[in-house]
Amino acid sequence: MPTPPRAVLFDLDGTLVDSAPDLCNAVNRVLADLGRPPVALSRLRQVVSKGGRAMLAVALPDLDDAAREARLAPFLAYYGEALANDSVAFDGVDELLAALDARGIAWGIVTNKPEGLARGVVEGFGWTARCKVLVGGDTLPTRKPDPEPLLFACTQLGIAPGDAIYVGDDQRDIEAARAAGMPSVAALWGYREPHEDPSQWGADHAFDGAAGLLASDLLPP
Ligand SMILES: O=C(O)COP(=O)(O)O
Ligand SMILES: [Mg+2]
Repeated sequence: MPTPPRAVLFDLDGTLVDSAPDLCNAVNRVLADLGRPPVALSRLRQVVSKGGRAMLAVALPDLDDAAREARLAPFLAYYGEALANDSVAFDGVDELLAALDARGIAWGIVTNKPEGLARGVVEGFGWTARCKVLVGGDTLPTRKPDPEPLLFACTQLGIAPGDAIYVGDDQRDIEAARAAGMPSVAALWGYREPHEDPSQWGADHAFDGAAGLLASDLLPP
């Protein structure tokens, strides 16, 4: 069995939390402001891990960049008003986090979502006291796929990057982990578009569900 990690760092959207429903609600409020019909959740969820701009590009493909950018602040404000209403933890996540707590393995979150919104989601799920570190997309000058947010999280925890693992559902998550010198886990249960092939991302490990990660030999029994 490999040496157990001292910490498990997670991406948020598409890895711990199925946040697409609340994000879709916020996008649809933007569309309603423009007198447009709602976008289908099934289409939007594919790009949720690519961030707000990617979601607005799906919802408003005909707008030019400046017009679309102007909708980003209202979108984030709408999302901030209701960020843990229809979102749910993915299957097996509650059990995984409980097992980490029980085994004394710290866990935290490194997301590209703005830190304030991410903290709101974590609060909504009742995880604040248990989540030992949270780095958002605006916490530092750079974000994933840059390794700096992962390295910063390790500094906060007082551990070396090689003593953690990073679990994420997007290619840039795996790239960030590799650049940080941290073993990576592809969360195949998350969000991606049909053309994306996670087997090409170079992740060190990949699981179809959080239960698979929990049952694997990456974590102590
Ligand atoms: O909001 C984003 O940019 C995506 O968030 P994630 O990094 O938690 O997937
Ligand atoms: Mg994600």
